[in-house]
This record gives sequence, C-alpha cells and structure tokens, in this order.
Amino acid sequence: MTALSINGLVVNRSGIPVVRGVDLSVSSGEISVLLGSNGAGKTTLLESLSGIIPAAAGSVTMDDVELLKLRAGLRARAGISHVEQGRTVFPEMTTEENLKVALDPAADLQEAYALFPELRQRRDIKAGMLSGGEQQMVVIARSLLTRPKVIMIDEMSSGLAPVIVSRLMRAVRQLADSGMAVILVEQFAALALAIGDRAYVLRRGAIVYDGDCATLAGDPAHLHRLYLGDAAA
Ligand SMILES: Nc1ncnc2c1ncn2[C@@H]1O[C@H](COP(=O)(O)OP(=O)(O)OP(=O)(O)O)[C@@H](O)[C@H]1O
Repeated sequence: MTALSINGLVVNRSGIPVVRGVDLSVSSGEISVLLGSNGAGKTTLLESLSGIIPAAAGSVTMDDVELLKLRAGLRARAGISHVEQGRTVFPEMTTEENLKVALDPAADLQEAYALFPELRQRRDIKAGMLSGGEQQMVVIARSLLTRPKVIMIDEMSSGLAPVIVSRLMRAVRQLADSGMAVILVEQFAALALAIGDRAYVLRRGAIVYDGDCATLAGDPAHLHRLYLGDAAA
C-alpha cells in the first residue's frame, strides 16, 4: 500500500534547483533506499518532505493529504517523521527522558525498548554518556515513539563501526516489518540494499534508477555507473 506519493518535486537551494522533478512512491511495510553521491540532493529531498525547507513545485501526498501545504509541525502530526542527519540526544537528560520528549499519547515506551533492548539497561544514564551507536538508537527510538506512518532516516551510520551499523540496519528492517514505510538515505549502499526493498538513485537532483534493491545489489558495476553518470562511461 502506498504510504507517500511524491510527484514532480522541485526544491531550490539559494535559487538553484537541487531536486529536479522527482517522482517517488514509498509503501507501508517497505524500506525505500535512497542512494546517490555527495551533493546529489538526498538530504534536500528529505528536508523538503518534513518541511524544513520549502518545495518550489510538485506534490507530496500521504493518505490524500497534501503535505506541502502543511507547516512542519502539522506534517509530523500527520505521520511523517524525520531522523535528521547528525541529529543528537539531549546529553544532560537520561536515556528515558530523551525517549519521552516526543512520546505520542498512544505510544508506549516499551516499544522503544522492544526495538532496542540494550537501551533498557541504560535508561537512567545521562544520554551524553552513551556510545555513539546507543545515541543513534535513542534518536531512532524517539522517532518511533511519535507513531509515524512514514519514517525518514538520513545517514544514521555516519561515524559508526560496521558492527553497530549492522545492528541499526536490523532495527530499521523491524520498523518496516511492523508496517511503517521507511525512507533510508545511506552512504553504506551495500548494507542498505541488503535490507531494503525498493531502491532509488538520485543524481544531480533527478532519479536515475527506480527498481528493486536485490537487482541493484547484484550488479555493483551498474550501481557505480549510476552514481557517477557520464564520468563512468
Ligand atoms: N544550505 C544550503 N545552501 C545552499 N546550497 C546548499 C545548502 N545545502 C546543500 N546545498 C547544495 O545542495 C545540493 C544538494 O545537497 P544535499 O545535501 O541535499 O545532497 P546530499 O545528496 O544529501 O549529499 P550528502 O551525501 O553530501 O549529504 C549540493 O549541491 C549542496 O552543495
């Protein structure tokens, strides 16, 4: 079932289009992996969906609601959550206090501990004392507790060891398996393709691949060409 439908999305940065007519749809229960080289426009695309920056043209619908007409806070309430690149914990608050920050009345803290049991033992510790991987778990769990229909996760693995990244990837798979639509922007393409369903590759603001993850994972040379475009020919 389509959870979010993006049509003809254009987003400018300093007056220059960096997302140029993107069509994309994400389904409940699936991980849509969004790949592309540095500067391709991935973060800009996510920021326009959550309302951090305005879109110049296009349409983004969720349950027949036009998100682009809503302020950021209302988009979150409509069910889209954004785990921003580099977002951190409140270091002086405990793990549990961090989790409670955006707790939806219908949500239960136990959902966070079910996703990341390792946080349960750390609940009373100041979040600033947690490891980088645990902090990222808190940030993702905080987003889960807003009860989103669509969760967008931007480069969650930055600076983390591969074993931690794999742990986080398993959790992201669990989120999708519980029925959420996940948009995953990731620099570790192989790891993301291994757990994802649908893949999109963005190059200079335009989608140059739209297909399933397994096909792309099985053809690294194709992926390489998609990233580099004409430069790889
Ligand atoms: N605040 C800004 N003002 C002006 N231009 C910006 C701004 N942020 C990003 N850009 C430009 O917009 C383009 C897209 O950047 P964006 O960060 O969306 O790409 P990305 O695919 O997420 O790359 P990365 O993997 O490096 O985060 C780039 O050319 C970048 O230089």
